[in-house]
Amino acid sequence: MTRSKDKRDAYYRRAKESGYRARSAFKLIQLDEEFGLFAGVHRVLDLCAAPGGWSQVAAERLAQVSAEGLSGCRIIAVDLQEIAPIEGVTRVQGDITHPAVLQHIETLVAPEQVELVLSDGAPDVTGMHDMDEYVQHELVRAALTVCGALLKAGGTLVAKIFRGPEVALLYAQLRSLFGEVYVAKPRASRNSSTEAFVVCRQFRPDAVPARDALVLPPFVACGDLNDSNADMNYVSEPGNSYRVVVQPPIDPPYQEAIRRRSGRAAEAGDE
Ligand SMILES: C[S@@+](CC[C@H](N)C(=O)[O-])C[C@H]1O[C@@H](n2cnc3c(N)ncnc32)[C@H](O)[C@@H]1O
Repeated sequence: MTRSKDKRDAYYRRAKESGYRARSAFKLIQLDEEFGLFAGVHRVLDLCAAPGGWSQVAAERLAQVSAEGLSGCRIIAVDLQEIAPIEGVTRVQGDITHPAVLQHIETLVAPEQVELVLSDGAPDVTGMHDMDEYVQHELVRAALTVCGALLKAGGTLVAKIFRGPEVALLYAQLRSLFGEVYVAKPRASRNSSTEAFVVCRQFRPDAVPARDALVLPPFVACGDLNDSNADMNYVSEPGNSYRVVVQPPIDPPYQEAIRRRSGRAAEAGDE
C-alpha cells in the first residue's frame, strides 16, 4: 500500500490524537492565535467545510467565548460532501457557488447576519497550476458573494487562496471590500504548497456590487500581474508563519487590473 509521507506529518498525528477530523484544524487554530478571529463572535458560516475540522475548532472557540456556551451561538457548515454531525453545527450539503444554496443558507441565518465567514475551499486539483488557481479563486469569489448577502458590517472573512500569477487581482478585489486584508501562512500549511490564507477584516457591505457582479469575465489572457505588487506594501515576518499586509487600496479597485490584462491580451492579438 502506498501512503503519502505527508499524511504522517506531525499535524496529521496531532489531529488524530486530538479528535480533529482534519489536520487543517491546526491552520485555523494558528490563524486564530495570530488574529483573534473568534473574539466577540457568535455566528459563523464555514464554507467548504468537510470533513469538519474547522467547524470543530469554531464550535470549541464559540463555546469558550460565549457566555451562554454554544446554545447562544450559530455555526453553519456547508460542503458538496456530507459532513458527519458536530455538536452545535448545522450542516448543509450543497455547492456554495449555486444561488439556491445561498438562498437556503440565508433562511438558516435570518434574521441575523454572521460575524465570521470561513472558506477553506479547494477544488480537485488537476496539477495545471493556472487552472487550479483560477478555480480556487472562483471559490473565494463565491465566498465574497456569500459575504455580500450574509456577513455583518465590520465582519471578518478567512479564506484559503493559491498564490499564483493572478493572486494580485484577487487581493485587489478583497481590498475593495474590506478595511484590512492580511495574507498569512500558518505553520501547519505545508511549505511545499502555494496555499495561504487571507484574513479580511472590517467588511464594508456598502462596497459590494450588485449580486453576481463580483463574477469576473472569463480570463482573456494568462498575464503576469506581479507588476501590480508595486502598488502594495509587503511586510514579511520571520519564521515559518508570516503575514503580509496588503495596502494601500488599489484605486480604482480591480477594474485597473482587468483593463491592463485585457490590454495585454489585445497586444498579443488574443482579442
Ligand atoms: C480542504 S477541504 C476543507 C477542509 C475543512 N476546512 C476541514 O477542516 O475539515 C476542501 C473542501 O472544499 C469543498 N468544496 C470544493 N468546491 C466546493 C463547492 N463548490 N461547494 C462546496 N464545497 C466545495 C470540498 O468538497 C472539500 O471538502
